[in-house]
Amino acid sequence: MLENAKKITVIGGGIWGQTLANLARRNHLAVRVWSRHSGEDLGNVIADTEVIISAVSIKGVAPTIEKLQQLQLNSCTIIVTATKGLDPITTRTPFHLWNQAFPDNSLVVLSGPNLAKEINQGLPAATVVASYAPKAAILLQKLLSGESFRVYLNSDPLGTELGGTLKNVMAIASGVCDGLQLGTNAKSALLTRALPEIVRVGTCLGGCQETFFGLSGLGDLLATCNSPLSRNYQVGYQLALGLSLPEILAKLEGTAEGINTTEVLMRIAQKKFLYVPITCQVDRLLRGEISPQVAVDELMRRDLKAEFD
Ligand SMILES: NC(=O)c1ccc[n+]([C@@H]2O[C@H](COP(=O)([O-])OP(=O)(O)OC[C@H]3O[C@@H](n4cnc5c(N)ncnc54)[C@H](O)[C@@H]3O)[C@@H](O)[C@H]2O)c1
Ligand SMILES: O=P(O)(O)OC[C@H](O)CO
Repeated sequence: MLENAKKITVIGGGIWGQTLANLARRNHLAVRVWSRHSGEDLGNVIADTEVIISAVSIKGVAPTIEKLQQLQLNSCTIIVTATKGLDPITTRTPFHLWNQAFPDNSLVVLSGPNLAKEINQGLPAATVVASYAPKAAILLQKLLSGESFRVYLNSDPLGTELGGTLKNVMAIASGVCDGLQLGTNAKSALLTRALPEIVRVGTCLGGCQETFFGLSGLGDLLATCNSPLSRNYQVGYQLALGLSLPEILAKLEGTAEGINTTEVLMRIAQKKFLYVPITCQVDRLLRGEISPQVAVDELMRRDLKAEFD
């Protein structure tokens, strides 16, 4: 089956793009990785490609789409988006941007608790491929599944994408919590309250509630908020140690999408009147308006309320 399988191009030569390419190679698939720095002509690279996996950071999504639009992509080519971010111009998710640009192509979202470094070590992990085109998702499931990488299907691409995107804001908060050594009770309270905040936003933006309790929602929240491998967690942790954001970013390996996501999410929340107390404190912290300790104090001092309302 896999011998006849599709030729794959991964766009984005960062750690996630390389990791996804390695997963496909483990299944003996023909994979090419293209990045804006590779010097190759993208038209030549995708000439016989049947699956394109986009693993660029959010700021690369619009330019990548623009580049591909100039190449007259075959409508049979399956597009997979693995980016976890919100477009700063439109506030839309990558799924929307890809869908708007290539409405005739099958589009699949790939998202889950997937710290690239662990996957590269061959440690067991699971992910989700979600699409309105079930055949495309099933194909991706087959192409990427392996002994140490288990791929689940889902029919809610927006919810799958939003879970992975929104948890990055919470990972910054979680890093702050650990950096300030606030303890296990505080961490549990933070993560448990983070989930309804994610669900509130995610369902308002079109995701199904159930999806946020799955691998791409709760699963990714737990992975990212508990791992020093997460760049978003690292940002929060180092802010709590007293470093400034520019100092942190100067040494950070790769992209911490939660920084941009926080800013975009605040705009969405204000427009749609969404209650996002944790995001609000992360936003003020990232803007340098408050210290990590003040962010904690403000969360604790809010009006008392019912747990579920
Ligand atoms: N690293 C992980 O463990 C992991 C896991 C799952 C999902 N993701 C998501 O995948 C995406 C990429 O993550 P990463 O860790 O590989 O990040 P990275 O910073 O290592 O790589 C980002 C990639 O995007 C490309 N890019 C950035 N701006 C661009 C532009 N203007 N035009 C074209 N390309 C551009 C860069 O060249 C690079 O190839 C992020 O959205 C991230 O949240 C990462
Ligand atoms: O390093 P981060 O914070 O971008 O997290 C990576 C993945 O999103 C974890 O699933």
